[in-house]
Order: sequence, then C-alpha cells, then structure tokens
Amino acid sequence: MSEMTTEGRTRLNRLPEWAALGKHREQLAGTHLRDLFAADPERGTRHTLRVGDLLLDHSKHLVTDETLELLRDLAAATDVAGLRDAMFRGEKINTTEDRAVLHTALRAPRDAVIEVDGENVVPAVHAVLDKMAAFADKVRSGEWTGHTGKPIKNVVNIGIGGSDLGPAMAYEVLRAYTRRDLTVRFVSNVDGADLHEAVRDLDPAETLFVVASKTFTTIETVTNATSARTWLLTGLKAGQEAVAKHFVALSTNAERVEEFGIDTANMFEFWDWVGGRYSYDSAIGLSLMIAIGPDRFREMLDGFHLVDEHFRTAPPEENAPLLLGLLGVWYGGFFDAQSHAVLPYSHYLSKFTAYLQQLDMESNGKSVDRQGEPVDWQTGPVVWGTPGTNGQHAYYQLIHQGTKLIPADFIGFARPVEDLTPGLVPQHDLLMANFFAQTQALAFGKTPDEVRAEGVPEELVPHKTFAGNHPTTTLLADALTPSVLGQLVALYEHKVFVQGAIWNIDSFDQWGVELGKVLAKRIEPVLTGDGAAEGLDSSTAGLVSAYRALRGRE
Ligand SMILES: O=P(O)(O)OC[C@H]1O[C@](O)(CO)[C@@H](O)[C@@H]1O
Repeated sequence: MSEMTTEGRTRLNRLPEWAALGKHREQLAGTHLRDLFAADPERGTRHTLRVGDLLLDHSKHLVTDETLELLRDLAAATDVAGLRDAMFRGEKINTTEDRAVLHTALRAPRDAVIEVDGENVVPAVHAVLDKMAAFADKVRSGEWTGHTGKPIKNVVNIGIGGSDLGPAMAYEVLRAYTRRDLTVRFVSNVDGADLHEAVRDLDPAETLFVVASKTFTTIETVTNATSARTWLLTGLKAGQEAVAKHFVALSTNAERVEEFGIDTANMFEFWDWVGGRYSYDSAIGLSLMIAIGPDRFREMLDGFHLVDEHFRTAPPEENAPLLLGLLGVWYGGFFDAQSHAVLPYSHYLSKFTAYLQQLDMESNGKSVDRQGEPVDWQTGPVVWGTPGTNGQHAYYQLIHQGTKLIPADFIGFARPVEDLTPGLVPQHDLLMANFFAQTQALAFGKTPDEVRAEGVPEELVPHKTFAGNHPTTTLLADALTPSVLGQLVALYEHKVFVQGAIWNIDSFDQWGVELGKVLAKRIEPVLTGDGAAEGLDSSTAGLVSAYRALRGRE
C-alpha cells in the first residue's frame, strides 16, 4: 500500500501524528484511571466542557493532556477544520454523489446566507418551515379537516431510515410537549404488521398520512403508503378525491409524489444537499412539528444551530464534537474498540440510540477512503445501547467484567420531565444515583483487596473484582427540552463528521444499502411464482424453495 492516496494526501496510518499516538499508547499501557485521578485531584473539573446547556465530562477517559494534544495534532494533520469549513460553505464534500452537505442550513437563522451553486438556500429553508408551521397549526386547531369534514385526530408518518428514525425518536423524546388528544404513530417496516397495528384502532375520517421519503422511490415506503391509501379509501368508501385531505408528502421528488396521487400543493420540499439521516430538522420533521407545535420545533432548531456555531468556531481545546470524534478515533485506532455504547438515563430517550445507529453506522460504516482505496484502519464502530437502568440488568455485566473495551456515553438530566408532566411518579434522584454510580464503577472498579476487605472468601475474590478502567463520557443537562435535544443531535452529527474526516471516508453516501435492495427486487417475483429461480446460489435457492413450499406454491 502506497504512503500516499491518489490525491497526494498521506494515508492516515502513515502520518507521523498517527505514529506518535501509537507510541504514546504504548507508554500509557498499564496506566489505570485510578492512577490518573490520583495524580491530579483537579482532573474531574479540568476535563469538563460546556456547550450550550450541555455539560460534558470526559475525565473518565483513558487519556492524559498529552493524549489530547496528540489527538488534536492528528485533527490538524488531517485538516478536519478545512473539511468542516467546506461543509458549512456548501461545497460538494459528498464526492461520490457530487452533493453539498448542508443540514446545518436547515437550522440557520433567516438572515444567514449559505450558497449552493451560487444560490442562497436559506430563504427556501424558511419558506418550507413557514409552510410546515401553517399546516401544523391548521391540523392542531382542527381547521384542517378530512374528506368527511372531521378534524384530524391521528397522524401516521410513513417513512423508513432517515425518514422515520429522526421524527420517531424526537417524538418520543419530546412526548411531554405533545398534545395527548392527537395520536402520532410511525410506520416504517415493509412487514404489513407495522401498518396494520398502527391503523387498526383509527378512524380513517380522522387520520392524516404523512408520507416521508426523500426519493419517493423507497419500496418500503411506497408500499406502505399504497396500502394506507387502500385502507383509507375502503374505510371512507370514497374515491381518489379523498386522498388530498388525508395524504401529504415530504420529499425532494415532486414528480413521483404527483404520480402517487398526492397534490404537490400538499408536498413539503427539501433538497438533495440534505442527507436522509441528517434530515429530521427539514420537512421530514412535519409529524413531529404537528405533535409539538411550530414554536417548540423552532426551539429545537435553535438548539441545533447553537452547537453548529460551537463546532464551527470553538477552538480545538474547547470543541466538544471534535473531542468526542477524537476519542472515538483513539479507541478504535489504538485500543481496537469495536463498539460504542450510548446509554441514556431518560426513558424519553428510548429511541435515541436507534437513531444514532443510522447516523453513525450509515455514515461511517465504510472500508474504502475518499479516493476509493481500501482503508487499513478501523472506521465506524457498532453503536448500540438502550436506556440506562434497563441495560444495567441486562448487558452491563459484559461492560463491567467482560473482555471487551466498550467506550460509553452516559446521558442524563438534572430536572425530571415530571416537572412538565404533573402526576409522573417522582423517582428521578434514584435514576440519577444509578447514572453517577455506573460511570464511577466503570472507571474505578473494585480491587481484589477491596473485595477481600469485605470478608469475601478467597475463591470468590476474582469473581467479585471489577477491573475498572472502562472509559465513559458523561453528558449532563438541566432538562430534556426541545433545544437540548437539538443540541445533543448536532453534537453527535458533528462527532460523526470529525471521525469521517480523520478516517478520510465519505460520511455522506450509503452505497452499502444498495445491493440488498437490488437482490430483493429480483427475489420477490421468485417468491410469488412469476419469476425464475435461476441464478440463485444453492443456499438462497433452497431457502426460497422451502418458503414457497410452506406457502403452498411448490
Ligand atoms: O427517504 P427515502 O428516500 O425514502 O430513503 C430512506 C432511507 O433509505 C436510505 O437511503 C438507505 O437506507 C437512507 O439513507 C434513507 O434515510
């Protein structure tokens, strides 16, 4: 493998900054977090950043001041700041799709100027936001009525991937801000059970379908939308004319929307410079906006923007997304960490990690660099996790005492959402005691001597010992507000960006999802009986044949 990429950039693991980190890692071997804290009583406070409403404690990481300096040197050598500025300027940094990457424009203030191909995109962003707000207000007030004149009581968002995970996650996160008399559901799976369960107790006359698809060609979404249309028209005993009052579209593809039968007056537009997994603050957030109201939605956008500005302007030593990105590069590159856990201590964040899985894994799950050459360093980790205390009684055992290094983010809030939801059971301090205890246990563990001092029989000492030294980030905010949600999401978006920049991969394409789609299209006619089974490998052919037999088609 050559030292240089085809564009004359030194390959990541041939950089002197990479080598310096490797050497430093060897020197750190055997250093325990216990030692680092003992050597520096101020460590906890020194290794804390503030970004907007977020307090970020990174003291429980396997790093010294020197590590952080070396990591920042690596960021400088790989020109993270240059790529960041190019992104904010609207340059086409998604090179394999020849597209700008401008989700940051979706939350830019009205007077901002951000150009793509010489055109300022900000006025169009705000025009769509205003159109969304007017529509959301009409639905919320009952002014928008269905075909029979009844107001809308149910909103069903149909979309998948970025057209589902973002709004579905944010709807859960901000449930305390939603109206209880409006049902909002999300359908994504092409398994008909998803749509069936979502609509079976709904009155079609009171139901609005929001069909969310950037391309409007995604088979799962088009199939679900078609079935939903049949359900609606059958239920209403009405013809195609009923569709206009019960279907709206969120898309970049007006032609396909029209073909489907949705009036383009009821289409909310976005643009090819918004990646699917970066899109829920675009028109894709319409269902969320209907649920929480336009004012709350705008608060969320302000939260995003606050972190965008932080990422764009904060010096490297204080730049939170840069720091989080670098820590991931450190563990993947020099500790061979394969995964990264995100563990929220808020029930409302139950879908947050699932959302981050697409954001991170679809962005950075790549094995060739921007020049198309294979990488020989770790890229994106497996991202996983569920709300904290549930995980404690499931997989935390492995994090504490297993053989794998799993860096983890702990996310918690000082003020319970019960402040907003009268009557919610007041258990917040217990939840947060667990939150603080876990990162403490992971970092410091319990030595064999400490175990012995408790009178534990010698043969059980190894079993009850906790090695500790497990790295964690703690993110603490006052309360889970719309703005804080925006801040959190932007923090992770930019962390993913930093890592992609350092690994020299295109974080904004997703070619890896294509093959399965093409093969499914080929296999479907074989399952239903019209297609020939030729060309299938013996395993797939056998499975397809077994399926056909079980369906009585052989
Ligand atoms: O919004 P669309 O075009 O229906 O695409 C849905 C999802 O499919 C993907 O293209 C591939 O999974 C995602 O990137 C995207 O979020």
